Amino acid sequence: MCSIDIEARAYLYREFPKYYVWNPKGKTWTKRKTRSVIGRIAIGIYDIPQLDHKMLEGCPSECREINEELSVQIPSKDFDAQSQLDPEQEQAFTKIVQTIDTRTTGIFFVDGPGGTGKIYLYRALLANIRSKGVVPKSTRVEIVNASLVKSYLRPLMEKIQFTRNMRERTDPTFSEFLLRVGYRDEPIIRDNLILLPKQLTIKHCRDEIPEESIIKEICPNLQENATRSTYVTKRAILASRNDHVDNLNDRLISMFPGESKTFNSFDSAKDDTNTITKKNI
Ligand SMILES: Nc1ncnc2c1ncn2[C@@H]1O[C@H](COP(=O)(O)OP(=O)(O)OP(=O)(O)O)[C@@H](O)[C@H]1O
Repeated sequence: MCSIDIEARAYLYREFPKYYVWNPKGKTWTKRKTRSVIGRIAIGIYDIPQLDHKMLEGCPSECREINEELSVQIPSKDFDAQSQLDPEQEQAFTKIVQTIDTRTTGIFFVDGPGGTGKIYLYRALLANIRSKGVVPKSTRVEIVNASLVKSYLRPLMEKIQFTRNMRERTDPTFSEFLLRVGYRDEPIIRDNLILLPKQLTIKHCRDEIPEESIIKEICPNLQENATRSTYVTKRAILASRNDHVDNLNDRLISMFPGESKTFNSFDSAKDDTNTITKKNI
């Protein structure tokens, strides 16, 4: 591709799918068209098309993104969410839906600390848009990029600020803590670190390895439950660095019962073990 298109030389291997789409029929890469973006905190609307089912017939590979969107099952509670929005969410919802209905262009940046209902709004929007037979076209890469504060689209975005913590109804102490962290009001103890409340921490004995204490707490009785899919899918341990993730993975996998098998991949991704991602931990 680099020999045909000079622009392609500027992109790293991992960035490539963001700018080019693989066409399996012709076995070629073609430039990705600029699409509308519906992301977690950034929502862009550019002339979203009505879904034409004829487009899907006989061209499954070209319509991969549409098929992917259609395969997302919208739970009925997301359709109900629209009637349960709080005033801030409702204002944002109305503004975004109006932009879609009037087929005008807009980019919205929905901002607010953890628990203020951004995802809830996104789900309500997606359910509403899908019920109108509109396919919001966006790739995972676009969604992630749209979430980046440094996006080149940032100056064009209309900012919608959420302030009310929707989690507080069930756990006010935790949600107040999250809001303080979100607004940077939680005191720093040293080196830009905050002190986590005791309830959020996991105790471990001096003679225990910290990772094992975490695994024990998050995955109790792993041996007996390892074959139960709901036990496995309902648990996650997040870590800020890839080397911590690798360490936890190795320990956890070694604790699973049964014989281990190695499947070799035909390609490899460059692992940056020192990067601390900006994603909330
Ligand atoms: N209008 C609402 N009515 C009832 N529950 C709501 C409403 N809005 C949000 N919630 C609930 O509040 C909780 C937090 O909402 P949500 O996950 O959307 O917040 P968020 O801003 O995306 O948080 P985070 O940034 O931490 O992911 C969820 O349990 C959600 O179901």
